[in-house]
Amino acid sequence: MSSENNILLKVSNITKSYTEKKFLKKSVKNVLNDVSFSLKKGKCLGIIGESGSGKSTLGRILTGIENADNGIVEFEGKNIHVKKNKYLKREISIVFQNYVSSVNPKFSVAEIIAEPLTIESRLKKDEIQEELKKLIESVGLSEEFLQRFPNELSGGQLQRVCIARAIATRPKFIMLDEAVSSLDVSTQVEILDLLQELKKEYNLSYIFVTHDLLTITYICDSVIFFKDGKIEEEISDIENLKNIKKDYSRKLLNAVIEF
Ligand SMILES: Nc1ncnc2c1ncn2[C@@H]1O[C@H](COP(=O)(O)OP(=O)(O)OP(=O)(O)O)[C@@H](O)[C@H]1O
Repeated sequence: MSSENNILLKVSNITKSYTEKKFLKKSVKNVLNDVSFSLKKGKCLGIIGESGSGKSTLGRILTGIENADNGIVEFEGKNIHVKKNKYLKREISIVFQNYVSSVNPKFSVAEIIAEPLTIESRLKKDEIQEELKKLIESVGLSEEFLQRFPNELSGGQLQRVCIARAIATRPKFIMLDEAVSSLDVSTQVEILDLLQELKKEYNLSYIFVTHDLLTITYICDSVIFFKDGKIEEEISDIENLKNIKKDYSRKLLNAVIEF
Protein backbone atom coordinates (compact mmCIF):
# COMPACT_ATOMS: atom_id res chain seq x y z
CA MET A 1 0.00 0.00 0.00
CA SER A 2 1.46 3.42 -0.90
CA SER A 3 1.83 5.82 2.02
CA GLU A 4 -0.81 8.18 0.52
CA ASN A 5 -3.35 5.28 0.42
CA ASN A 6 -2.57 4.55 4.02
CA ILE A 7 -3.68 8.02 5.15
CA LEU A 8 -7.16 8.35 6.63
CA LEU A 9 -7.17 11.99 7.62
CA LYS A 10 -5.05 14.71 6.07
CA VAL A 11 -4.96 18.15 7.65
CA SER A 12 -3.40 20.92 5.57
CA ASN A 13 -2.61 24.48 6.67
CA ILE A 14 -5.53 24.98 9.08
CA THR A 15 -5.95 28.44 10.57
CA LYS A 16 -8.67 29.64 12.92
CA SER A 17 -9.28 32.86 14.80
CA TYR A 18 -12.05 34.13 17.06
CA THR A 19 -13.17 37.68 17.62
CA GLU A 20 -13.03 38.62 21.28
CA LYS A 21 -14.83 41.53 22.89
CA LYS A 22 -13.03 43.25 25.75
CA PHE A 23 -14.51 46.43 27.24
CA LEU A 24 -16.40 47.25 24.04
CA LYS A 25 -13.21 46.73 22.01
CA LYS A 26 -13.03 43.91 19.51
CA SER A 27 -9.82 42.00 18.98
CA VAL A 28 -8.91 38.97 16.91
CA LYS A 29 -7.39 35.97 18.65
CA ASN A 30 -5.50 33.52 16.44
CA VAL A 31 -6.21 30.08 17.88
CA LEU A 32 -4.80 27.81 15.15
CA ASN A 33 -1.88 28.77 12.96
CA ASP A 34 -1.03 26.83 9.81
CA VAL A 35 -1.57 23.35 11.29
CA SER A 36 -0.72 20.38 9.02
CA PHE A 37 -0.40 16.67 9.81
CA SER A 38 -1.92 13.35 8.87
CA LEU A 39 -3.37 10.29 10.57
CA LYS A 40 -2.65 6.83 9.19
CA LYS A 41 -5.35 4.15 9.01
CA GLY A 42 -5.58 2.00 12.14
CA LYS A 43 -3.33 4.30 14.17
CA CYS A 44 -3.77 6.43 17.26
CA LEU A 45 -2.31 9.94 17.19
CA GLY A 46 -2.03 11.91 20.42
CA ILE A 47 -2.23 15.71 20.50
CA ILE A 48 -0.88 17.14 23.72
CA GLY A 49 -0.62 20.77 24.75
CA GLU A 50 -1.20 23.24 27.54
CA SER A 51 -4.67 24.47 28.38
CA GLY A 52 -5.83 27.02 25.81
CA SER A 53 -3.34 25.89 23.15
CA GLY A 54 -6.20 25.17 20.70
CA LYS A 55 -6.54 21.36 20.95
CA SER A 56 -10.34 21.24 21.32
CA THR A 57 -10.81 23.83 18.58
CA LEU A 58 -8.73 21.62 16.30
CA GLY A 59 -10.81 18.59 17.36
CA ARG A 60 -14.05 20.37 16.43
CA ILE A 61 -12.64 21.33 13.03
CA LEU A 62 -11.37 17.80 12.31
CA THR A 63 -14.80 16.32 12.99
CA GLY A 64 -16.67 18.89 10.91
CA ILE A 65 -18.44 20.47 13.90
CA GLU A 66 -16.78 23.80 13.17
CA ASN A 67 -15.25 25.35 10.04
CA ALA A 68 -11.67 26.54 9.72
CA ASP A 69 -10.89 30.01 8.35
CA ASN A 70 -8.38 28.52 5.93
CA GLY A 71 -6.93 25.13 5.11
CA ILE A 72 -8.34 21.74 4.23
CA VAL A 73 -9.29 18.61 6.20
CA GLU A 74 -9.55 15.57 3.96
CA PHE A 75 -11.06 12.30 5.12
CA GLU A 76 -10.22 9.49 2.69
CA GLY A 77 -9.40 12.19 0.15
CA LYS A 78 -12.69 14.10 0.56
CA ASN A 79 -12.80 17.65 1.96
CA ILE A 80 -14.99 17.19 5.05
CA HIS A 81 -16.19 20.78 5.10
CA VAL A 82 -17.50 20.56 1.56
CA LYS A 83 -18.95 17.08 1.80
CA LYS A 84 -20.75 17.32 5.14
CA ASN A 85 -22.96 14.43 4.20
CA LYS A 86 -24.47 11.38 5.85
CA TYR A 87 -21.50 9.28 4.81
CA LEU A 88 -19.13 11.39 6.91
CA LYS A 89 -21.52 11.47 9.86
CA ARG A 90 -21.32 7.69 9.94
CA GLU A 91 -17.57 7.56 9.47
CA ILE A 92 -16.48 10.12 12.08
CA SER A 93 -17.45 10.02 15.78
CA ILE A 94 -16.44 12.03 18.79
CA VAL A 95 -16.19 11.25 22.53
CA PHE A 96 -15.92 14.20 24.90
CA GLN A 97 -14.48 14.58 28.38
CA ASN A 98 -17.78 15.63 29.83
CA TYR A 99 -19.78 12.43 29.52
CA VAL A 100 -22.53 13.81 31.79
CA SER A 101 -23.39 16.81 29.60
CA SER A 102 -22.93 14.87 26.38
CA VAL A 103 -25.99 12.70 27.07
CA ASN A 104 -29.63 13.63 27.56
CA PRO A 105 -30.40 12.77 31.23
CA LYS A 106 -33.98 11.89 30.28
CA PHE A 107 -32.88 9.24 27.78
CA SER A 108 -32.37 5.62 28.78
CA VAL A 109 -29.02 4.02 27.87
CA ALA A 110 -30.82 2.22 25.01
CA GLU A 111 -32.11 5.55 23.65
CA ILE A 112 -28.68 7.20 24.00
CA ILE A 113 -26.88 4.47 22.05
CA ALA A 114 -29.70 4.12 19.51
CA GLU A 115 -29.71 7.85 18.66
CA PRO A 116 -27.20 7.73 15.78
CA LEU A 117 -28.69 4.42 14.59
CA THR A 118 -32.24 5.73 14.30
CA ILE A 119 -31.12 8.96 12.61
CA GLU A 120 -28.64 7.42 10.22
CA SER A 121 -29.55 3.85 9.46
CA ARG A 122 -32.42 1.99 7.92
CA LEU A 123 -32.43 -0.75 10.54
CA LYS A 124 -35.80 -2.13 11.65
CA LYS A 125 -36.87 -1.97 15.31
CA ASP A 126 -35.90 -5.56 16.15
CA GLU A 127 -32.59 -5.15 14.30
CA ILE A 128 -31.86 -2.05 16.39
CA GLN A 129 -32.58 -4.08 19.57
CA GLU A 130 -30.11 -6.76 18.46
CA GLU A 131 -27.52 -4.10 17.62
CA LEU A 132 -27.98 -2.43 21.03
CA LYS A 133 -27.28 -5.73 22.80
CA LYS A 134 -24.09 -6.19 20.77
CA LEU A 135 -22.95 -2.62 21.37
CA ILE A 136 -23.51 -2.59 25.14
CA GLU A 137 -21.69 -5.91 25.49
CA SER A 138 -18.79 -4.75 23.33
CA VAL A 139 -18.13 -1.93 25.83
CA GLY A 140 -18.11 -4.43 28.71
CA LEU A 141 -21.59 -3.78 30.16
CA SER A 142 -24.44 -6.29 30.42
CA GLU A 143 -27.72 -6.02 28.55
CA GLU A 144 -29.45 -5.02 31.78
CA PHE A 145 -27.77 -1.57 31.53
CA LEU A 146 -29.84 -0.68 28.46
CA GLN A 147 -32.88 0.09 30.66
CA ARG A 148 -30.98 2.35 33.07
CA PHE A 149 -30.75 6.15 33.04
CA PRO A 150 -27.54 8.25 33.19
CA ASN A 151 -27.98 9.07 36.91
CA GLU A 152 -27.94 5.33 37.66
CA LEU A 153 -24.43 4.87 36.22
CA SER A 154 -20.90 5.55 37.47
CA GLY A 155 -18.67 7.95 35.49
CA GLY A 156 -16.78 5.05 33.91
CA GLN A 157 -20.00 3.23 32.99
CA LEU A 158 -21.45 6.39 31.43
CA GLN A 159 -18.29 6.95 29.41
CA ARG A 160 -18.59 3.32 28.19
CA VAL A 161 -22.12 4.17 27.05
CA CYS A 162 -20.79 7.23 25.17
CA ILE A 163 -18.19 4.99 23.52
CA ALA A 164 -20.92 2.49 22.53
CA ARG A 165 -22.84 5.40 20.97
CA ALA A 166 -19.67 6.53 19.16
CA ILE A 167 -19.11 3.11 17.57
CA ALA A 168 -22.81 2.51 16.77
CA THR A 169 -22.51 3.65 13.15
CA ARG A 170 -19.26 1.64 12.73
CA PRO A 171 -17.11 4.72 12.09
CA LYS A 172 -13.54 4.54 10.82
CA PHE A 173 -12.33 7.43 12.97
CA ILE A 174 -13.05 8.56 16.55
CA MET A 175 -11.89 11.85 18.01
CA LEU A 176 -11.37 11.44 21.75
CA ASP A 177 -11.27 14.86 23.42
CA GLU A 178 -9.91 14.38 26.96
CA ALA A 179 -12.10 11.26 26.99
CA VAL A 180 -10.64 9.79 30.19
CA SER A 181 -9.52 12.94 32.01
CA SER A 182 -12.49 13.17 34.37
CA LEU A 183 -12.17 9.57 35.56
CA ASP A 184 -10.09 8.18 38.43
CA VAL A 185 -6.82 6.54 37.40
CA SER A 186 -7.91 2.89 37.56
CA THR A 187 -11.08 3.64 35.54
CA GLN A 188 -8.93 5.59 33.05
CA VAL A 189 -6.82 2.48 32.49
CA GLU A 190 -9.96 0.30 32.05
CA ILE A 191 -11.37 2.70 29.45
CA LEU A 192 -8.03 2.95 27.62
CA ASP A 193 -7.84 -0.87 27.52
CA LEU A 194 -11.39 -0.97 26.16
CA LEU A 195 -10.47 1.59 23.47
CA GLN A 196 -7.45 -0.55 22.47
CA GLU A 197 -9.68 -3.64 22.11
CA LEU A 198 -12.33 -1.75 20.09
CA LYS A 199 -9.62 -0.28 17.86
CA LYS A 200 -8.58 -3.80 16.86
CA GLU A 201 -12.09 -5.24 16.67
CA TYR A 202 -13.59 -2.44 14.55
CA ASN A 203 -10.41 -1.39 12.73
CA LEU A 204 -10.63 2.14 14.14
CA SER A 205 -8.27 5.10 14.00
CA TYR A 206 -8.13 7.57 16.86
CA ILE A 207 -6.95 11.07 17.61
CA PHE A 208 -6.59 11.53 21.34
CA VAL A 209 -6.56 15.16 22.44
CA THR A 210 -5.28 15.52 25.99
CA HIS A 211 -3.06 17.43 28.36
CA ASP A 212 -1.99 14.14 29.93
CA LEU A 213 1.11 12.50 28.52
CA LEU A 214 0.58 9.23 30.39
CA THR A 215 -2.63 8.67 28.42
CA ILE A 216 -0.66 9.25 25.24
CA THR A 217 2.14 6.85 26.11
CA TYR A 218 -0.46 4.22 27.05
CA ILE A 219 -2.48 4.22 23.83
CA CYS A 220 -0.93 6.34 21.05
CA ASP A 221 1.43 5.36 18.22
CA SER A 222 2.59 8.92 17.57
CA VAL A 223 2.30 12.31 19.23
CA ILE A 224 2.10 15.98 18.32
CA PHE A 225 3.14 18.59 20.87
CA PHE A 226 0.89 21.60 20.46
CA LYS A 227 1.71 25.12 21.57
CA ASP A 228 -0.13 28.41 20.98
CA GLY A 229 -2.10 26.93 18.09
CA LYS A 230 0.95 25.53 16.32
CA ILE A 231 2.69 22.18 16.08
CA GLU A 232 5.83 22.56 18.16
CA GLU A 233 7.14 19.04 17.59
CA GLU A 234 5.96 15.73 16.14
CA ILE A 235 7.17 12.29 17.19
CA SER A 236 6.09 9.75 14.57
CA ASP A 237 6.98 6.73 16.70
CA ILE A 238 6.06 6.86 20.38
CA GLU A 239 9.05 4.58 21.12
CA ASN A 240 11.27 7.58 20.27
CA LEU A 241 9.64 9.86 22.80
CA LYS A 242 12.88 10.35 24.66
CA ASN A 243 14.46 11.87 21.53
CA ILE A 244 12.32 15.00 21.64
CA LYS A 245 14.25 18.16 20.96
CA LYS A 246 12.16 21.22 21.82
CA ASP A 247 12.18 22.65 25.36
CA TYR A 248 8.39 22.87 25.48
CA SER A 249 7.85 19.16 24.67
CA ARG A 250 10.64 18.24 27.08
CA LYS A 251 8.96 20.27 29.81
CA LEU A 252 5.66 18.43 29.30
CA LEU A 253 7.54 15.14 29.25
CA ASN A 254 9.67 15.88 32.30
CA ALA A 255 6.53 16.07 34.37
CA VAL A 256 5.96 12.33 33.92
CA ILE A 257 9.24 10.69 32.80
CA GLU A 258 12.67 11.08 34.34
CA PHE A 259 15.52 11.40 31.87
N1 LIG B 1 -16.14 29.72 20.36
C1 LIG B 1 -15.10 30.45 20.80
N2 LIG B 1 -15.13 31.79 20.81
C2 LIG B 1 -14.09 32.54 21.24
N3 LIG B 1 -12.91 32.02 21.68
C3 LIG B 1 -12.82 30.67 21.71
C4 LIG B 1 -13.90 29.81 21.28
N4 LIG B 1 -13.50 28.51 21.43
C5 LIG B 1 -12.25 28.56 21.92
N5 LIG B 1 -11.84 29.84 22.09
C6 LIG B 1 -10.53 30.29 22.59
O1 LIG B 1 -9.55 29.59 21.83
C7 LIG B 1 -8.43 29.25 22.64
C8 LIG B 1 -8.18 27.76 22.53
O2 LIG B 1 -9.23 27.04 23.15
P1 LIG B 1 -9.32 25.45 23.12
O3 LIG B 1 -10.50 25.04 23.94
O4 LIG B 1 -9.25 24.97 21.72
O5 LIG B 1 -7.96 25.05 23.85
P2 LIG B 1 -7.52 23.68 24.54
O6 LIG B 1 -6.09 23.48 24.21
O7 LIG B 1 -8.47 22.59 24.14
O8 LIG B 1 -7.70 24.01 26.08
P3 LIG B 1 -8.15 23.05 27.31
O9 LIG B 1 -7.08 21.98 27.42
O10 LIG B 1 -8.18 23.97 28.48
O11 LIG B 1 -9.50 22.49 26.95
C9 LIG B 1 -8.77 29.70 24.06
O12 LIG B 1 -8.13 30.94 24.29
C10 LIG B 1 -10.28 29.87 24.02
O13 LIG B 1 -10.69 30.87 24.92
